Amino acid sequence: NDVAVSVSGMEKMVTIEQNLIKTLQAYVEDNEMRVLVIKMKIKEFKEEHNKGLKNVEKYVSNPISSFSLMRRLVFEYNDVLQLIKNSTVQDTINQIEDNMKMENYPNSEDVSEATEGFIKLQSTYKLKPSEIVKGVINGVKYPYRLHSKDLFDIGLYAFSQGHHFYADEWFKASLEQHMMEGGQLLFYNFDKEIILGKAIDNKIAQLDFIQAKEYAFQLIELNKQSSKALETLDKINGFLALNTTPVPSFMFQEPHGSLDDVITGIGCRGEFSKMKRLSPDLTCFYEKKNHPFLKLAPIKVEIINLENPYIIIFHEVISEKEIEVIKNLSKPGLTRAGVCYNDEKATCSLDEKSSHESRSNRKSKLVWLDEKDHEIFSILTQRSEDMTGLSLSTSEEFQVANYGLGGHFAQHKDYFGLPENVEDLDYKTNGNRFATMLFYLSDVEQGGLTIFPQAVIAVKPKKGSCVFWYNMLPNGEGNPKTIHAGCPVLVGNKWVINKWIRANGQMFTKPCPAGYQ
Ligand SMILES: O=C(O)CCC(=O)C(=O)O
Ligand SMILES: [Fe+2]
Repeated sequence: NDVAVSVSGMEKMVTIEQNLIKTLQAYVEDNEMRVLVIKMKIKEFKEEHNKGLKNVEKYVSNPISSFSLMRRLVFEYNDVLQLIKNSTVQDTINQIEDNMKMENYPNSEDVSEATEGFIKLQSTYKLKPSEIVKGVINGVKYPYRLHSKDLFDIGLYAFSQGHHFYADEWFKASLEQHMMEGGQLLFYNFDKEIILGKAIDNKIAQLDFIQAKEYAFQLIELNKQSSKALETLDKINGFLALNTTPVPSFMFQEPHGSLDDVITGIGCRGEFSKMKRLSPDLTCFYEKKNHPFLKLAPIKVEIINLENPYIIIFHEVISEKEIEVIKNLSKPGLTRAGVCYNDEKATCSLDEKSSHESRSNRKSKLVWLDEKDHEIFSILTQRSEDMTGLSLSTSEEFQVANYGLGGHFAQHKDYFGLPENVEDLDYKTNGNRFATMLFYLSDVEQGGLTIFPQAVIAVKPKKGSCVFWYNMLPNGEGNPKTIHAGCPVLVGNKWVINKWIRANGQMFTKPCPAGYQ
């Protein structure tokens, strides 16, 4: 279904919810009237009926009351029956079910994925569920809240994945929120006892018996008969009496993940951009030299890294209007991104493959567009040639991508691996992905940086700007220092365009910066 993968898909959910609310509202209004009438009728029926109950024989032997009883049974109950039959129950059911069958209606897999995304955001940005309960994300307060059941379910998911540290934080947040909800019945079969029960299971799985006992005491406070709590305490006490070796406390701390994850986290939190950006010799200038066009309309260039890899940003190179046109052209065609793994094939189109592994490494929707779709792309191609001084005669189509909640692209290189690919026709014709242009079609409120972990560089998306870098070393080999990632989007709607410029068109351009190795 993949509706949650891009913000564009999520927007349609809002419309669907609006329909559902309208349907329910109409149902309630219609039935309020009916219920009111039926209530009055019940009152009337009961009054008469109670008279009959006092002395049944007397009641039915009086012509007035017996006639009235008969009339009630024949006509009045039928009226009520009609009233009930005419209700809109079936219509309401149909309308709700139709909405639920809509293309953009999420399913439980979407929820699982969004939950996974939430946990990814939590680990990357070190979010605290205790803050999220208050609507705070990374220090910024928003007017949105999750129910205790939502928080509990995120905890359950983390628990099922063995992320016990995170699960505990979510269970705690759920308990806190449950208190704030003041025991309102928002979901059936859900209460504080259930949260505490799972919090205990989770702590035991983590071997944190002390905290498990703490939760069990809370459970007993709530329900002195709780067999869950009593059994747990019994078992833990028995175990602790026999086994006195303390469990090392690192077991209960936040896990770090792989080295790549650690470095990605540092970069994505903006903790290494400073190192490069503060260097005094890296500045901005107006590019005038590549092309006569630039003498008339110089472009603002910001140098990010001069050598190995050469990375610059062109500022204000797409206008608001152009961005709107491109987004609108893209929306209907957006489909879930896959990724080529192990460089199976030089040119396997990036959206072809979608194994589960690739899906969790890349979460976005994309579409390929070019001159044939709209004239704006020929303008953009010309402008890109002017900006870079490169030939775009061998370049791929424009790849427009939109990221949803937690949308990201894990560390990867844009160039194709060698030598398996040299026989590939597209590779032979166009050559490798010599340079990348990454246009930002949006700002991103929080998260969503583009980072180059090996070069220790982070770039914050800026609407209308374009990052440019060479993927190749001067000797023509791929430069592993260009490995980069799109950080998970924390808050916002990230749109980018990739334009990959291939090597074979550069015969007559002078593309290489000074000969670093
Ligand atoms: O979204 C980003 O910041 C990076 C995207 C990217 O690297 C890609 O699509 O190849
Ligand atoms: Fe990339």
